[in-house]
Amino acid sequence: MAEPSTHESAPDVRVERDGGLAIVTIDRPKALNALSPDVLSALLGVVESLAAEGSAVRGVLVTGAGGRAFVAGADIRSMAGLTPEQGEEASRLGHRVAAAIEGLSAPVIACVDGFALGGGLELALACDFIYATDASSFGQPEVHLGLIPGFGGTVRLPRAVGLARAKELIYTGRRIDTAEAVAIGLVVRSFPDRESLLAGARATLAEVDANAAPAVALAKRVLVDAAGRRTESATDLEIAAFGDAFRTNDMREGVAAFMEKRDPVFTGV
Ligand SMILES: CCCCCCCCCCCCC[C@H](O)CC(=O)SCCNC(=O)CCNC(=O)[C@H](O)C(C)(C)COP(=O)(O)OP(=O)(O)OC[C@H]1O[C@@H](n2cnc3c(N)ncnc32)[C@H](O)[C@@H]1OP(=O)(O)O
Repeated sequence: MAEPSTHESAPDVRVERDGGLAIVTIDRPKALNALSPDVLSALLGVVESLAAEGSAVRGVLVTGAGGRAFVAGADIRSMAGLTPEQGEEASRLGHRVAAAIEGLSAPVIACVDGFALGGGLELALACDFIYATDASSFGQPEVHLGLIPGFGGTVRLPRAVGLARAKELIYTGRRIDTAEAVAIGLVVRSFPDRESLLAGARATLAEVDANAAPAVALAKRVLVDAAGRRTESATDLEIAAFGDAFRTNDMREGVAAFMEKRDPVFTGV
């Protein structure tokens, strides 16, 4: 197979092309690939340009650089000073990225190597399915910051693992390892290391690519739209609630505590 061509798509988001395969890498390792506004906007631009290529794109891998994280969440520093209205706007931006990924006709595999937390897990959930290295971990820790998932987690996590397990993960904010993630259906396949992870994902996309692309595209459309039958109303609920979290003192305290590297002291308001 020809060497993939690499071209810088935008700061912090790289796209490598290998024929019909696109490998999208979030490349902000110093912040564990946290989703800043620039990263999200760049990611949206990348996905929209892949969508514009139509059937020329036969498969997409999404991964994170640095070997420690897929994406460790939305950028907490970027959220610290947001008003509730700006919080809702940020959530809408995140939902636009997720919708653009789900709107691609080609299959998209999230290749997780390290932390997939908060908006990072939500980004992976917007992909068609998740492959991960054995040493990865997953969670929706937003409640530790006085927040809730705001990038589709309250909608897509229950679909992936069931409502009860989604409630447990979102209410506790706890992290689970790859073995548990595979056991509950969050992760489809696990691999010993990054190299085998990416090779395995490429092999799956090649297997899919051997099938009729229009049929795969139609199957994806139905699977996404049927699952998301009530997506619009569900995500509107989440967006409003995400904005409400920004109205709480606990959210300000949770974010400040993280940045000051101390335990938060929540007051319940
Ligand atoms: C229009 C304005 C938009 C602005 C918002 C951005 C877009 C919004 C997207 C839509 C809404 C998103 C909704 C989402 O559901 C909300 C969230 O995702 S909230 C965040 C959830 N994630 C977390 O809470 C994880 C936070 N990180 C950690 O707990 C730990 O870092 C770790 C992952 C357990 C690893 O711990 P360690 O190994 O000890 O490593 P460090 O903690 O030292 O981290 C190294 C380095 O990375 C920085 N960092 C890590 N995570 C984040 C982060 N999420 N945001 C910003 N920075 C992060 C960390 O601060 C360290 O940097 P340093 O302090 O050394 O400079």
